[in-house]
Amino acid sequence: MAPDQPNKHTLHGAARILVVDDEPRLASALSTLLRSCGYDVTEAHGGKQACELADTLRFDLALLDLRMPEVDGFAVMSHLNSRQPECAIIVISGESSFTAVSRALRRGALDYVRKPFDPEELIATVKGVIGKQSLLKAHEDIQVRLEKSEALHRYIVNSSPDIVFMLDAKGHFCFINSKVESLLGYKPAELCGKHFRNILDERDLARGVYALNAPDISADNPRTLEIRLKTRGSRRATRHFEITAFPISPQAWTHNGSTNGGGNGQNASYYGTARDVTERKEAEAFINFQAYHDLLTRLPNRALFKDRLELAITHARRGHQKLAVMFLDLDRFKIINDTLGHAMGDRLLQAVTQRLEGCLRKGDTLSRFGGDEFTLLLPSVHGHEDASQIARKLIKTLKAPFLLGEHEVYVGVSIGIAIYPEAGCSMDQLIQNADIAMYHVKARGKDSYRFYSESMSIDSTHRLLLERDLRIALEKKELRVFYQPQVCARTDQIVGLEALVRWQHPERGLLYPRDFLSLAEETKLIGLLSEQVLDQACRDVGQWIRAGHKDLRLAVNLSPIEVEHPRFVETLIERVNANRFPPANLEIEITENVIMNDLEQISQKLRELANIGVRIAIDDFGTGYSSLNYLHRLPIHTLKVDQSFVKAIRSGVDDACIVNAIVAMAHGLKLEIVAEGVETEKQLDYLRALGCHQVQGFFYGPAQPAAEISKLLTHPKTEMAATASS
Ligand SMILES: Nc1nc2c(ncn2[C@@H]2O[C@@H]3COP(=O)(O)O[C@H]4[C@@H](O)[C@H](n5cnc6c(=O)[nH]c(N)nc65)O[C@@H]4COP(=O)(O)O[C@H]3[C@H]2O)c(=O)[nH]1
Repeated sequence: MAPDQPNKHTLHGAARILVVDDEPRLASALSTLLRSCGYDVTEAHGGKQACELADTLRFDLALLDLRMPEVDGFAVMSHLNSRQPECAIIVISGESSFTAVSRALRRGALDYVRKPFDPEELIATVKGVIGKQSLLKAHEDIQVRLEKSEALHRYIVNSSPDIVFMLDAKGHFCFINSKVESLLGYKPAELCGKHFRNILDERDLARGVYALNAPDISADNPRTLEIRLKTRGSRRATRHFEITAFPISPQAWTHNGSTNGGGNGQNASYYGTARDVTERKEAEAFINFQAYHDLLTRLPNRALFKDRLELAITHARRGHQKLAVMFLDLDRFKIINDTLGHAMGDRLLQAVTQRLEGCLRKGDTLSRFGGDEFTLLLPSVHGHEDASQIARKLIKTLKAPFLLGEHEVYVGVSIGIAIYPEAGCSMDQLIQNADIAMYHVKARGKDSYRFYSESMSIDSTHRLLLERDLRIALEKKELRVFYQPQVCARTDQIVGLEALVRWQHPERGLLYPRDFLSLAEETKLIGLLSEQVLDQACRDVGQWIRAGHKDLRLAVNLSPIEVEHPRFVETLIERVNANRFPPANLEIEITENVIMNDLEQISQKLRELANIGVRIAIDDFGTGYSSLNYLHRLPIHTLKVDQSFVKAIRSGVDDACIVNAIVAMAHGLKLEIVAEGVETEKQLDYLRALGCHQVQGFFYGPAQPAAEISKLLTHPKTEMAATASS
């Protein structure tokens, strides 16, 4: 071949050729021929020199004689194979045996040229081998670059903070990166081939499936949605992800070949990423919770309560239904909080919450309104009876003592109830009116419930006027004391008189306690009012006692506010002494709630009064605690059975049983019993048969002015008979 075209190695300039022959003449001839073709030639005169050169220089091709003394061509071949495996070998030898040729080819020689060689054939062979060699090299280089590129992309995809995935047209995973394992616990291989709905939280299933099938989704308009994915395993926990997915255009993804990782992307129709936003979601949820809940009790707060109430009102209005709002205020909480400390106070609020929640149904909303105030929304009540039942349940559940460490404490609850629509049509009105009703409970002895009625919320001008009038009434002594006889059930004789206040209003006529007593309590005028009533009653009844009715008893009602006053005992004794009234003829009526509000203090006061002979009666017995516990620890003389139980005598056996039980209990404790509200002979007979000591009620006559009572006392038989028969 003409040496006109220098034969360049394709990738590294002129190919470097090692010529190995122990005959220097032959080696030189070969070198000259090859150099004339532009090759970079190095000669080695023998195998030993060839091996030494192979250790220091790099060659693309070796032309190798086989038969050489000391180190032969095979030895050089194996040396080259171990040191420079990329170096191609052509054997040039006089050796023509098949064995030698095949042995040389087996050891890696790429071709064989026989000596004496034809220069043209030799150059053609050299060219062919070098060309082949350079193609192999280029292929290897591309392979290496491909591997590097794939490793780079795999690294990028698998190190992504997000899950990267591909889905086929039906929604089966055909690729998913290894991030899915660290975030959700699935191995990529186990998800491939499965539908993505397998890892969607059931609650988000419909949304997730719809998002992928939405008509307008494209690479330019990817679908992004927040969704919950299930983690692997039995805990069935979910994490929140922000998923972005779009369809893959066939031009963008032409490869159906292999992709390392989970799956090979075969038939991929969608590409997507899923970013774990659980922490952000949890932070948002917490902030949201904090904004609408009380962190101590975990109950809805005022804002959320109002929100729910607003919604419930809308529903009730649409469905012409009723709803109830209750305002609950804990009794005695402040004392416990102040004496046992705030930590105990907090524990108490949590325990109270737990008990209250135990009384409610699913749709009800109990909220902490602030401090020791709670509000309750009952969105579906049929009327007052439903609400009363719940209120009684709430009061009862809080009656049992609370154990705070080693302390056993008692709290009560005062509940005001506003029913929609009669107690108001707006959210604020209902809450405010429930609050007003609650204050009326507090003023009347706590630990009870009351429904809001319009008379409670006398508007402020009306209220101010009434308050002014009441002050004037007290100054001008417009209050009157009426007396209702208490009659011995056996002899029909008047044994006592209950003093009941009336107000002779100059314009409005005779007013009853229900019209002004709450106002007197709220404005603290009650003290003055009681003083006037007591003075008047002591004067009237004292006169009758002195006139011969020496055992006649005067029963007076006392408001909780008065009893709780620190100077209660002194004031009472002062009034009794000032009117020279015999203390043994006086009976004070208090309700159970007054006692339970502060058992220790009250029992001390009652003991002081009992010591000077004053009798103590428990009014409205059966409607409050009805607890035997305190009865034997206090100096109590009389139980007054509430009118509601007496009324029940005519209506049914069950309620009458309560009277039986109260009378039996009073007998057991050796207490006197006065049954209130006796209106019929039937009731009277029933009570007589039970062994009830005294009765009081319209059957014998209502409360009447002193003049009428005087007549009654003078001619008891005729007057009483007239009343009973009228
Ligand atoms: N339906 C019916 N009612 C009957 C019958 N017999 C008596 N009553 C009424 O029942 C009430 C009984 O008094 P109370 O339970 O102590 O309940 C009293 C008492 O708690 C309070 N109160 C009355 N006067 C005073 C007072 O001077 N001071 C204080 N702190 N409270 C008073 O006001 C409440 C209401 O007094 P009043 O309106 O006088 O109403 C009285 C009385 O008139 C009957 O057969 N049938």
